[in-house]
Amino acid sequence: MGMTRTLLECSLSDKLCVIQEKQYEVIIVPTFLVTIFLILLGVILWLFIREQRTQQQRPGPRDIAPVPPSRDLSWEAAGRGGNVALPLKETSVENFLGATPALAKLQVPREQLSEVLEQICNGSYGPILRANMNTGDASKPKSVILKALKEPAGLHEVQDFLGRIQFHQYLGKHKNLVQLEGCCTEQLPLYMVLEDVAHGDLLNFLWTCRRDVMTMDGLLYDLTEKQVYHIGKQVLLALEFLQDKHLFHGDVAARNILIQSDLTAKLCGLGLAYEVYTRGAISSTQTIPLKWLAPERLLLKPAGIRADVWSFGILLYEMVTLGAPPYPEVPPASILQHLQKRKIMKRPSSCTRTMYGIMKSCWCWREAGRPSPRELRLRLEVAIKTADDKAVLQVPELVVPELYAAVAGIRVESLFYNYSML
Ligand SMILES: Nc1ncnc2c1ncn2[C@@H]1O[C@H](COP(=O)(O)OP(=O)(O)OP(=O)(O)O)[C@@H](O)[C@H]1O
Repeated sequence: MGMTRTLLECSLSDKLCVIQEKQYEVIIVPTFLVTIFLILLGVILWLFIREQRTQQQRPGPRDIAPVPPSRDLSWEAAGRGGNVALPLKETSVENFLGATPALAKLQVPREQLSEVLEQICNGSYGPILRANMNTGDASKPKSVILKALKEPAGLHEVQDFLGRIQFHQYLGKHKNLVQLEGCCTEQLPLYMVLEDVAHGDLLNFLWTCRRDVMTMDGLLYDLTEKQVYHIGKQVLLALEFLQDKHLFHGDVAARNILIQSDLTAKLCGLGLAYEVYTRGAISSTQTIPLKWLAPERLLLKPAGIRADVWSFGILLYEMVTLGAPPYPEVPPASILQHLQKRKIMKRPSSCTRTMYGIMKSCWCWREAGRPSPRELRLRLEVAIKTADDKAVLQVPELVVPELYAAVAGIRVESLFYNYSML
């Protein structure tokens, strides 16, 4: 309309009018074209982004995480590290017991557990307690260890705990593994009942051997080279037992060996072995002090029983030094770089060449170059024959647990037990 009126109002000789008409062509047509172009560009961009998003959401081969083999799918579905914790109020423990009738045979009536004597420490599931269990004869209560599940616990924690009890049951009896006596899982709090290995862990025993303590409850706080081999041999028997079941321990260290007055050694700390059993692989939920780990573990590669053999070499070092932290000059976080330079620990002054030779065979970088637990045990049995049974191992310096924890790369709370009570 505006254009028509303009044309009508101007004569042919009117130059201004022609210019005005050209201005309309110059402004409107390009603006229109640019707008169309922008709209088209916007639509194309939108379609492109939408397609990208759909591809990201669609599971493709590169997105599938490898699923480790598992023997217990119901447990796997709940996920040990998953975040599906339901308050116990919403579900009942009886439901889980219904799903695990095998535990019925293991039940210890709660009234048989008469009194809690002491709390030993806080374990991975909760408090570890020493209690008396009635045996029927009131004059002869039996001391047992209760591993309690801390409260409040989530659904997956309860399943994990019950699974752990079943794992003990699956393992069966071995004189060098801590024995399951039963469980209390019909109501809260949940307990795993274990035999009491009264003298506690080997690390505390070794530290006590540094003191001027002669004897306590029948245990002699003297250690000879022969006894080191004797304890080592029992640990290897436990490892052979695990290997026969296609398992490995994953945390062989003095802190995970319990000791009786006759120097019977029992491997405990089976948390990682349980993880291998349920998941077929070690996941990152367990934190193991780095200085005990074989290179393949530090490099997060698949590991097996020969990684335990590496740790066994460190255990020999612990015993012969009466509980010194390994690699005292290396910060825990630098241990991998240290080993990558093919450096191993030097022979401690208290260690014979024969024993050091055995340690070195455990610390072969290549897994295949290390002996099997059985081969190692046979070597120990030969060494025992000529080992010194007279000279008592002596280290004059007492251990400061906080210092030890820092050098060894261990949480100090996981260490205190007998030693602090002496
Ligand atoms: N049967 C037992 N007899 C005596 N002391 C024990 C017994 N079991 C555990 N302890 C004490 O409790 C400490 C922790 O034990 P353990 O490593 O088995 O517990 P945890 O934290 O539940 O580990 P994991 O889950 O790996 O088994 C031991 O070092 C030891 O001092």
